[in-house]
Amino acid sequence: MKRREETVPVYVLSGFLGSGKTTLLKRWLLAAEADGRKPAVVMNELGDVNLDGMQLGGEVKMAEMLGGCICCTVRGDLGMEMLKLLDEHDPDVLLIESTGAANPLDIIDAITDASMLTRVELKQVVTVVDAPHLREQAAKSKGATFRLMREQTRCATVLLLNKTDLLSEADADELERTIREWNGFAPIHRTVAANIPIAELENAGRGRREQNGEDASGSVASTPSCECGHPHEPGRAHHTHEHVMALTRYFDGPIDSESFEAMMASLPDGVYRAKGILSFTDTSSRFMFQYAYKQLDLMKIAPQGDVPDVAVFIGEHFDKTELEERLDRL
Ligand SMILES: Nc1nc2c(ncn2[C@@H]2O[C@H](COP(=O)(O)OP(=O)(O)OP(=O)(O)O)[C@@H](O)[C@H]2O)c(=O)[nH]1
Repeated sequence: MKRREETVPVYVLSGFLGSGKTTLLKRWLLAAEADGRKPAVVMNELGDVNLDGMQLGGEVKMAEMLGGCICCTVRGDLGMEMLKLLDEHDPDVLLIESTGAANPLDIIDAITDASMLTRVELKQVVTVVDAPHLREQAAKSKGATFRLMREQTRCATVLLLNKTDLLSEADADELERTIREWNGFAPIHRTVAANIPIAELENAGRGRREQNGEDASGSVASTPSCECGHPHEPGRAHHTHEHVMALTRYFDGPIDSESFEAMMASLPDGVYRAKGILSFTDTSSRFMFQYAYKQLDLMKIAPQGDVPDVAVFIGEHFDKTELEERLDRL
């Protein structure tokens, strides 16, 4: 589809931990494939295993950046990983899913680096908002998680107000008004399971840019897209999520499902995201579990290849030793 000399459109999927980025990514991949475009993906996980990547299937061309956050510890690698994907796979579209702890501005910075200009063009920063979680954080209006969520919202060129199934219409209206104060221009779409026609995301803001007499193909780099006022000084950039920590735990064999569910129901407050692949003593199937903002989902899966039983816990200021002891008891 693409001529060699054309730049590859890049879309950044941002949003707090567990907000629905991978759910959206899966839809985006299906949409791209349905209209004959070859996608490539950069995935970044705080833990040491790419559990989200396993959900995408083996066909998708993917670069994995594990064990750190794309916007700090592994930031320098992002440009390199993008170039490698472009050279090896010549994709028509590049999707970057950042960790939920990332500040999108740092990622925008890497993508719009001078060395990337002839190769890629940043088209949209899509921020997926966990609506009930942001509502709770906005009510408190303080703390590192609140500030990061607000920053992710401010930097978006298009916003998904996701998980609206867990919110009343009146609460969603109120949240939308709050978000409007932070970001006055990004279209806001209310979604459940990030269900939205992908074209609406890819073309978001086009009408506005055309009205303003700007280039209708519109790249983020050429629009006044971010109000964070983040000074890109060395040493200042990553304070927003230094508090976020991840614990990766491998299991030697099956565990008791009831004890596991009881443990998940009483996780310390500081753990706001967990995911993993487990075997249980009472069934021969393996399960992927997802825990986001106090909600636990278990799905039967049959992972390809040799995938160990593993769980990753992400949060802030939680007692790692205590959690490890609880895991030992399983
Ligand atoms: N109730 C509800 N659950 C949702 C919705 N969208 C996604 N989920 C669930 O939320 C959990 C997290 O979704 P993901 O798509 O993995 O979130 P993520 O943003 O990729 O998570 P990280 O990569 O860990 O930051 C999963 O269990 C999803 O099934 C929604 O609209 N409503």
